[in-house]
Parts: sequence; C-alpha cells; structure tokens
Amino acid sequence: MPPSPPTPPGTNPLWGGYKTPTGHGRTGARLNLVIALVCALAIAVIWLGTAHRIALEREQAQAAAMKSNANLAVAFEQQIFRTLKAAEQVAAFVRDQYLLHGTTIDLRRWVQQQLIRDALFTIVNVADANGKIVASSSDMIPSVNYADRAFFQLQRQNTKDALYVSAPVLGRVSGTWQIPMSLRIARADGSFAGVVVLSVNPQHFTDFYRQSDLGPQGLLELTGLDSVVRSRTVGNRNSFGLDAAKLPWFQRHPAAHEGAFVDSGEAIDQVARTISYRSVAGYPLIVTVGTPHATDMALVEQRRTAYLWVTGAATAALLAIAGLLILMLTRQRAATEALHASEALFRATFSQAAMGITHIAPDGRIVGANDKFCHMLGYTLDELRALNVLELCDTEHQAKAQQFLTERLHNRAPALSPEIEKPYRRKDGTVLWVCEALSVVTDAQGRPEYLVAVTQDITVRKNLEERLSHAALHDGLTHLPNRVMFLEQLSQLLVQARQHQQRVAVLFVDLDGFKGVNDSRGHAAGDQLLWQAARRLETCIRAGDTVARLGGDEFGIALASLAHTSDCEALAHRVIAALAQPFDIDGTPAHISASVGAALFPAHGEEPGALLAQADTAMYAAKKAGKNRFSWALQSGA
Ligand SMILES: Nc1nc2c(ncn2[C@@H]2O[C@H](COP(=O)(O)OP(=O)(O)OP(=O)(O)O)[C@@H](O)[C@H]2O)c(=O)[nH]1
Repeated sequence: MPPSPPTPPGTNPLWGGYKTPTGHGRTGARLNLVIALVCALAIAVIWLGTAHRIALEREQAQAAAMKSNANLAVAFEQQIFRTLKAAEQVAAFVRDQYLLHGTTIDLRRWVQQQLIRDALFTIVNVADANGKIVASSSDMIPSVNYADRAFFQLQRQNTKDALYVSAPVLGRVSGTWQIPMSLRIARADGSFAGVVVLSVNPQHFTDFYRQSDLGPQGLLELTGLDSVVRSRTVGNRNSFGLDAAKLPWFQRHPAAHEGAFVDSGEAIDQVARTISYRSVAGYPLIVTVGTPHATDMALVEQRRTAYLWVTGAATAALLAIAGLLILMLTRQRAATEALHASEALFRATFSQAAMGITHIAPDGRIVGANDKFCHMLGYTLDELRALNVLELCDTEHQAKAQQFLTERLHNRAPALSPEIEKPYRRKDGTVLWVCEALSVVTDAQGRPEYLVAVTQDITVRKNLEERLSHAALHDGLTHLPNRVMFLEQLSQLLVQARQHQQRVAVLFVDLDGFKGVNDSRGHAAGDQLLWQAARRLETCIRAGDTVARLGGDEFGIALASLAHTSDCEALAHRVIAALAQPFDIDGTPAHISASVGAALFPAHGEEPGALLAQADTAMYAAKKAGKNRFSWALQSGA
C-alpha cells in the first residue's frame, strides 16, 4: 500500500472539509465578556471577603475593648463600693460614739490611734442639729456651720440611714476641694441630731486610674445621679464638679444601668472612646471607663491596611491575568479568522481560477486538482489522483518535466517561480500545450511537503505560433519551403557536407512559358499549374534532398551528399522531363517546359547565397540557350 500523500490545507476531497467560518466574532466577544465577568466576580468576592474580614475584626476588636473596659468598670465600681462601705463604717462608728459620749469624743485621737484608719478621709467632723461642728479630727474644732450645705439640709430632712456622697465643694475647713460624705445622726426617737461628715479628696476616687493603665487618653469617671461629676481623670488631668447632664453615659443610665458604646467625645474633649459604664451597687453613682477608640482599633487598622494592600495586589493580578487571557484569546481568534479568510480565499482561488491548479507530492503523484485542470486534461479528479504528473507527458518530455520538478524541489526560493512550456497528453489522446509554474510548500521543518503547479493552457498560442512559423518558412500556394527555409536547409546541408567532405548540388528551376498560361487561362489556372509542378518536383528528389519555391515560377532543389555530378545532371533531366509533361488544368492540358541551372559545393561556391546565385546564372544561361534544358554553372571565379 503506497504511503498516503501529504495533506494540504483542509481535508479531502480537495480541501472540501473547510467550512465557512460563522459567528467567530460573536463567540469571541461572548468569551471575553465571560472572562471579564468572572474576573469582576472574583474581584467582587475578594473585596467583599476583605470588607467582611475587616468589619469582623473591627467588631471583634470593639467587642474586646468593650469587654475589657466593662471588666475595668466592674473593678472600679468595686473599689468605689469598698471605699464607700469603709466610709459608711467609719461614719457609723463616729455617729455611735457621738450618740454615746456626745461632744467628748476625740476624733483627732482616734485618727492618731488609727481607730479611724482609712487615710482617704482628709477630715472627719461631727455637726450638731444646727449644723455647728462639735467634734473634728483636725487640730482644733473649726468654727464652721454646715447648716447651709446641701448635704446637711438633705440629711436633716432625710429619714434614711444611708451615706450620702455630695458633689465636690471647696472645703471651708481645708480650703481644698472635697467630696463630703455624710451620715445622719438620729436620736432614739428618730429626731435629727446632726451629721457625721467625712471629707474625701475627689482624686482618690480616680486613683484607680494609675492601677488600670488606661493610657494618656484614657477616661475614668465617677458621676452622681444628681448630674454632678464627682471625679474625672483623663490622662494625668483630674477634674470634678462638672455638669454631667450632657454626658452620653449619664443620659443612657436611666434606660440601662450599665452599658458599653463608642462615644465621639463631643461632650468632653472630642476624643472618641470606647465607653463602659455601670451603676455603683447601692449608691446613686455611675462609674465610667473609657479607652481611646483609635488605640483600641490600632491593630485592626494595621491589619486593615495590610488586607487592603493584599486585596489590591490580588485585584491587579486578576485584572492582569484576565487582560492577558483576553489578549491571548483575541490574538488567537484573529489568527484563526485570518486563517479561515486565507483558506476561503485559497478555496475561491483554487476552485474558480481560470488556470489549472494541482497539488503534487514530491514524488510527482497528483494529490489534488481543481476543476479547471480536470477539464483541461479531460480526466476526473479521481483518475488524476491515481496518476503521476509525469505520466501526463509524452515519453520524450518526461525527462525534462522530471528535471524541472527536481530543480524546483532543490531550489525553493519563493521569488523564483520559473515556468516551463510542455505538452500534456489529454485523456482523448490530443496534445495540450501548457505553461506551468511550480511552487514548493514546505512543512514546519522546511522539508518540501508538496508542490503547487499553476497550469495555463497555451495550446491555441502554440498552434498559432506553429502556423505562423510554417507560413514564414513555407510557400502559401505550393506548401513547399520558401526561399528563407531553402537557404536555411541548404546551410545545414553545407555544414554536414563540410564535416563529411561531401558535395552538395543546388539546382535553380525556372518554368518556361508560364506567363502564357497565366495570360491565356487565367491566374487561377497558373496557380493550379504551380501546385502540380511542385508535386512533380517532389517526386523527382530523394529523402534528404530539399525542393523549395523561390518565388514566381522559380524553384530550388538542394541535393545532399552528391556522389557524382552526373547524379545532378540526371536529376535536372528528370525535372525537365517531368515538367514537360502536359498539366491538366480543369480538364484541359497546359504545356510548359523548364530551364534548369546547377551549381556545386564546393566547386561553384561555399555559401548558400553564392551557390544559389551561381545556379540562377546557370539557369539563365540555359534560358538563353533555348530553354527546356540544363546548364552547369561556370567554375567559381571564371
Ligand atoms: N498564376 C500565378 N502567376 C505568377 C505567380 N507568381 C508569378 N507569376 C507570374 O509568372 C510570370 C513569370 O514571368 P516569366 O518568367 O517572365 O514568364 P515566362 O513566360 O515563364 O517567361 P520565360 O521564363 O522567359 O519563359 C509572371 O507573369 C508572373 O506574373 C503566382 O503565384 N501565380
């Protein structure tokens, strides 16, 4: 089984596998859109995920800060609670002693003996029912009256036995800001007998700040439900006695006794804080802990920046990948479309070309051919594909065709596409002259894959050329060679004669009385006579000799390889005898004769023109001698 031929573009039969591309542009645009959408979706997912992660971490950080602050608030509340309980115990002890011993109680000594141990009380006083201080822990009893003090008036009217923590006041005894904490003294009958007053430095309440390390913007505050701030510490700044009405935690407290939120800091110092507040159990007080929101969120913000960078980089990478993908696919599509267009062009060119196109394997087998070529040769495509292109040539042209094929395979310069003119044999046996150009198509490795032959039918031109060539060298009336061809053939005979040392004879034959036939019988009759004379002359010569019409009623004869001069004379006499026979012109005889002159090579001349001239001169001599005779040329130079 022979190896299968190389496969040209497309598939068989004859690249019929090609399909007109449809919808490539639309499909490509859709694919681009899908890639863009997938990319956009992926980017959206990444960003949503990042945003969600950031929000979650924010939430967690916020919750952690709130929880931490809530714990601090609990601890702060407990410290306040313990302080107040201690104050309450001290006040109750002093009250009990006062009720037992009256003004004889020595508070100063108790402080010194540390019966009143707590150092937080700057001063402990007992005032009677009129507000006059009757016992004091200071060196001497101050002459101060509490009657106008709010806490005194409140305790006088109060029936509750509870410690009252007043708003900070400027101490009349100490001259410094104090928070008076008072306990009502009641007699056995319940009547008001005065108050025990313990003064506390407001800063004491927020000393907790130092333990809790809230930072330079941290907030610690003790606020009374009477909307007066007992003590507030922000960093190392301490303040008290401020109005708490506008504080967010104060406003929230009635609804929720404890809570946590982010405050803008508008009511204090414009610093946003994470706030936790709660009521002090059993006292009309609120403790508040705040940490700067920026500090709480610092780590989250750092991570957020990192997330944004990573997400931004991932977005850029995705966009770059999608862009590259779209670019690559677009280029690939463009290449495919160009290939399809090229194939469509090829197909149109191939099938509709005015010239025959064949694809030939390097060994000459015909792989494919267009309709034109099939039509030119009269074969079907299947018949052609069973043939070698050389089989389309006659045997004598096959070597030349093979050589042309081989040369083209070895010299594949595309710019050089030489043409060959050769005859093909059609299926019906007639000759098809073609002009054929061969191009070589190579594979990726540069090896010849197949040849493309573009074949033009030049039979008409060739026939015309042949006819023109024949007409140029032959006489149109007698169809004998004309003077030009006679001289050419004589020249070739002389070349051979020189090589073989042979003699050549040239005879000049001129009809006698031909004009009379023309004149008496007409020109057409003269033509008939000339035609018949030519045929008679042809019968007189041998193969290899030449007879030609030199013009008018003149004929030339060239005799090759003349053995004896007598042979020439014999021929001349045969000619004279043949032409002396009557001619039958349209059934009526016509009589003429002929005068013949002859010249010999090399005796009478060496060149065709010279020999013919010599023979002409000899013929003229025969005419002069009475016509119907033969005459030799004179010796050369005679
Ligand atoms: N019918 C015909 N006549 C031709 C043709 N060519 C030349 N002639 C005539 O042939 C004649 C040749 O002239 P001549 O050679 O003087 O005639 P001739 O009667 O043979 O004279 P001699 O050679 O002296 O015997 C002329 O009348 C030409 O017109 C031709 O092709 N056909």
